[in-house]
Amino acid sequence: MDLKDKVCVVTGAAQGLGRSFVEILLKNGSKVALIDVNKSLGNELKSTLDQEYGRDRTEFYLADVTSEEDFKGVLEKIVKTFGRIDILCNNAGIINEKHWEKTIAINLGGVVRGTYLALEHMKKENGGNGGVIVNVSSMAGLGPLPMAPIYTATKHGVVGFSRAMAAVSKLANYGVRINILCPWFVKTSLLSSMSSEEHIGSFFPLKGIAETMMQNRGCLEADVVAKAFLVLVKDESKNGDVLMIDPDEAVFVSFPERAKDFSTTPVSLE
Ligand SMILES: NC(=O)c1ccc[n+]([C@@H]2O[C@H](COP(=O)([O-])OP(=O)(O)OC[C@H]3O[C@@H](n4cnc5c(N)ncnc54)[C@H](O)[C@@H]3O)[C@@H](O)[C@H]2O)c1
Ligand SMILES: CCCCC/C=C\C=C\[C@H](O)C/C=C\C/C=C\CCCC(=O)O
Repeated sequence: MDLKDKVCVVTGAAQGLGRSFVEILLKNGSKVALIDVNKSLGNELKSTLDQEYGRDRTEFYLADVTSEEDFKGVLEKIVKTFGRIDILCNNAGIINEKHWEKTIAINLGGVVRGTYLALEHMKKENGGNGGVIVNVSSMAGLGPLPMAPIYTATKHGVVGFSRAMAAVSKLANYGVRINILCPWFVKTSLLSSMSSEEHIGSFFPLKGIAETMMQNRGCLEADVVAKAFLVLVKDESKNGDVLMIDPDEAVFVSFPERAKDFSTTPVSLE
């Protein structure tokens, strides 16, 4: 997929991984609509990007991915301004085990909402041009992060939802590929947010587990994850694919075609 002049939307774009995705898309010639709840960081980033890439290449939109009204409204504004949507990255996410309903609403609800709303603009049967959606999960979408069961649940949810939607898109000929990114720990503000007791809830004593995991295996830089993101965007053979990135390598995860084909152990029900 050639990214020149493509219209991209990134949620949680004001910092961290979202910012890296915005920058790699701009470097490849795309226009990018940045969505975030953090107004000051969003405006600050927009000014920085204006200087490097020119004012017409980006727009910042203040919106909360948990609000149907906000999200629907900004996608309509984006289509009015840029003419269409070719690429969406549902990246906005938090880790907050104490306020777990909020974590589910942003990490899973925001991904579901973004995917459904953007498909209305992107799918070919509605006059869209097709394109690609990348949903940001985590390695916690594939295995448990012990001190964060809710975060783990949301990220597993993102994997399951996105794989199912990729199958729907293929069967219904939407012309939209839907892929999933599963990074290991990345150096962003998300990691420091977990240090606050407010975010950890009753799992505070287990905080050391994540620190040990990072001491043992390291921590990714956001620009490395952005390169993996670009693979999922550009490779037109990828739909419903899960790309896992850890400090040693980036690998596509193989799932059996059917649940019945998982490696299994028979159980006697006698
Ligand atoms: N940092 C890691 O170790 C890591 C690893 C794997 C996956 N991830 C995932 O990557 C994504 C980005 O995380 P990050 O590490 O860059 O975090 P970050 O905290 O640096 O950035 C997240 C951004 O999302 C925005 N945001 C939060 N709630 C929002 C909402 N309701 N609506 C709109 N925007 C909202 C924040 O304002 C912030 O700018 C998340 O989904 C996270 O779960 C992070
Ligand atoms: C100092 C506190 C750090 C708290 C970490 C906070 C958030 C991190 C979120 C990342 O998405 C986690 C990424 C990778 C680790 C997740 C699961 C491990 C799976 C282990 C395995 O099965 O190999």
